[in-house]
Amino acid sequence: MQKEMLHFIKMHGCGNDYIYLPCFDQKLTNIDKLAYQLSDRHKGIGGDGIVCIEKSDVADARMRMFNADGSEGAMCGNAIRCVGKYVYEHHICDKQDITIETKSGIKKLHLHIQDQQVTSVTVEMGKPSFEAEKIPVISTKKIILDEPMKIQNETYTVSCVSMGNPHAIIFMHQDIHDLPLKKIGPFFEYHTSFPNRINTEFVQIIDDHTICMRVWERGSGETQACGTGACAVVAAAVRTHRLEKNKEIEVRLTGGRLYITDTSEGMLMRGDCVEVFEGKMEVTV
Ligand SMILES: N[C@@H](CCC[C@H](N)C(=O)O)C(=O)O
Repeated sequence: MQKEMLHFIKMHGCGNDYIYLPCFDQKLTNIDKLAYQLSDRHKGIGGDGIVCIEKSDVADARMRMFNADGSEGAMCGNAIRCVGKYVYEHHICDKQDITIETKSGIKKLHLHIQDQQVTSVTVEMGKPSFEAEKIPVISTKKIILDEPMKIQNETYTVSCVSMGNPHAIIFMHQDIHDLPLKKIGPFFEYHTSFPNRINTEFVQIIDDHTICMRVWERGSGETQACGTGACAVVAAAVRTHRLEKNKEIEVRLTGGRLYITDTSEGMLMRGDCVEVFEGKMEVTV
């Protein structure tokens, strides 16, 4: 075992906070263990997970994201905006329109810049997939939209969407702020219908351009926001005729607001990206 100094930057998008590790000059091993260790809010730096920013052969940069439990996610909507901010502000590229390689493909970003600082980013998040097999969800149905599902002792009406990662969505009439997410979130995450586990969004439609949601993330628990989750929710709401296509929807999350549009080219997401602090930490590798 060896000790090493790790350079990190703490950033968040709508309160979904990750520890960003620039991997251009530092090489990392055992990233899953590192994610678990650094994300600990008492004994580590604290965060919903870690994000490695790397060199890419096919885009301006590459990102890899790991949840707080060390599992790797294919895509992260809130993290990709912060990666865009890092890449621009650290002069890795000086364009306003950039590309980032992810495990779920190359995404296009448009950076909104004020006084040389990236304050928000619009991301082309790609098309949602409703195919149960691809999400994956074990079901006799090919598509799961407003289907009853027994989770523990309750029957929920569930819709399932992939935004490169899996989402289960529950549209509710009751106030979502009262939900005991710590208790029910894990029942969804580890339900046998979801062989790769699942991110779960509990949603209330406020009006034709505003919704409110809370999220239980696979591998991280309740987070203050989820970008892929917000896109999945709007995609499911449009598909079930709760909301209209091509209309920007304000998604109110615990930690902020995202603006999502379901277009025929795919989902568009706009939201903030904030640097909190940077530092060095000694880790055992
Ligand atoms: N917070 C993210 C999603 C992170 C990954 C997720 N927990 C998974 O395992 O799929 C977002 O903003 O999209």
